Amino acid sequence: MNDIKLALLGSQGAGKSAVLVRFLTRRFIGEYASNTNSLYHKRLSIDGRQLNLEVFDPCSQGSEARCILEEPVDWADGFVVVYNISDRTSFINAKNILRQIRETRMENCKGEMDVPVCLVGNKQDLCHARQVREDEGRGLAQENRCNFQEVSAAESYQDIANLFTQLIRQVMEHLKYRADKRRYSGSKSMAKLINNVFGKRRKSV
Ligand SMILES: Nc1nc2c(ncn2[C@@H]2O[C@H](COP(=O)(O)OP(=O)(O)OP(=O)(O)O)[C@@H](O)[C@H]2O)c(=O)[nH]1
Repeated sequence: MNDIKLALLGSQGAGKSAVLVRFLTRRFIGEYASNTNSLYHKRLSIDGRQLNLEVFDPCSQGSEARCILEEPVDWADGFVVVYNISDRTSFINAKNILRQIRETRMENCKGEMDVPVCLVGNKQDLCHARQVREDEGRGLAQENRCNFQEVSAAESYQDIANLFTQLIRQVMEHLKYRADKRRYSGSKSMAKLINNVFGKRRKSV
């Protein structure tokens, strides 16, 4: 059974909990407690593989709150960064969060493949009050080499299900890549060790 850990990040009121609960339960629930960190668990099957999904939904992150970000950034295998398309400030905050994920990951996992991230523009149903164009969201995602999807947690399940499924597939690939890399460098250093110990003797035989 694979364990997959995701973290949801974004401004207060962007709809993080609504997006997540929509994915987990298919339902839209209007109001959520916003002053607590929540950890959600779900067992699911993707491409015939059983998964233990854990999703961390922390208290909201302001653009200055780097310390709140560090914990999930170290813990998670993948991220969903949510902004509200009718709130430009939340988009600017999402931009900062993407930068912080990149920087923290670069410090911690030098040279590793990018961690899977999906940028989500929520509240698409409020397009009459739109402050962030769809191509701006797409452009930001391209700059950060991550997925992008506009959704409405209030109105639709399918887009949200698709984005989580795609992200989880990428996380599984990423974890496999890391495990293979570790195994390869492990066997390389084992070969080096064996060579150091027996190499000379072997040569003289
Ligand atoms: N119109 C509309 N409202 C939404 C949508 N998603 C969430 N909301 C509303 O936006 C408000 C904030 O949603 P939350 O899911 O609590 O947002 P959050 O990002 O988790 O907020 P914090 O917990 O404060 O960080 C609530 O009143 C939701 O009902 C959406 O897709 N469309």
